[in-house]
Amino acid sequence: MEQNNLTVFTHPLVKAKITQMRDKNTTTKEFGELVDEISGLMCYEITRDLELEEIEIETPITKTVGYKVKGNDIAIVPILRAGLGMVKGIHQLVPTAKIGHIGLYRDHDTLQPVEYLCKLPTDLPSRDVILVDPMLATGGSAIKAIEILKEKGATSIRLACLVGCPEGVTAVQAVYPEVPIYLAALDEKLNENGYIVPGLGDAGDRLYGTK
Ligand SMILES: O=c1ccn([C@@H]2O[C@H](COP(=O)(O)O)[C@@H](O)[C@H]2O)c(=O)[nH]1
Ligand SMILES: O=P(O)(O)OP(=O)(O)O
Ligand SMILES: [Mg+2]
Repeated sequence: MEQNNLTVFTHPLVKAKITQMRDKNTTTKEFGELVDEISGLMCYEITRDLELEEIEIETPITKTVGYKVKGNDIAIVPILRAGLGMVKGIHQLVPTAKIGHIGLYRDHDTLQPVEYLCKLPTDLPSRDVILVDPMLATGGSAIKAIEILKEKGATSIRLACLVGCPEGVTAVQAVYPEVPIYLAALDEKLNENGYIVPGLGDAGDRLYGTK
């Protein structure tokens, strides 16, 4: 499903894997593997508009013209901690990407994002940024991360999350309508504690076995 710069995946494999992730009986190990797999599947769509250039190669039979992705121009930027889980699945498909890190946690009382780390590629302005965080809840973390990326000169940003909710999508689109959002699932709502319903709980805790 695609509308207003929002793509929600409808692929059966993505739907089945998201369901496995939601299950509270899924182990930390399985959860990490599912994040990996879904991120890889999403990468296929997120990178659909990458530019190609023609190259000449030689097969064992003959010379032919094929393609390579133009430039080495992607940066994957996870929002720590939970976003880290999405890096491997994308990086193995786009191995030339550089990886930046933005550390944010949500204050328990205010739900506002608090920044604790920022390390980004120096050539960020010339790269297409894929910003990743498994959960798009209030949208506060994504908005803060996009603000940081823009301050550092990023000109092309797309946001990829596994589970989002209408509140988070609306919040991000109100400030940054130009940023395409990719979700593996769009859930019903946020609860009074800022958790997505039905959601999957705290993605960072489920990835790293913390509470
Ligand atoms: O159900 C949820 C909701 C949030 N998270 C974590 O919080 C941030 C995103 O929250 P925002 O309110 O959109 O800032 C995200 O990084 C998750 O780590 C969660 O795990 N589960
Ligand atoms: O957004 P938070 O506070 O849940 O952060 P983390 O990803 O470290 O769990
Ligand atoms: Mg967390």
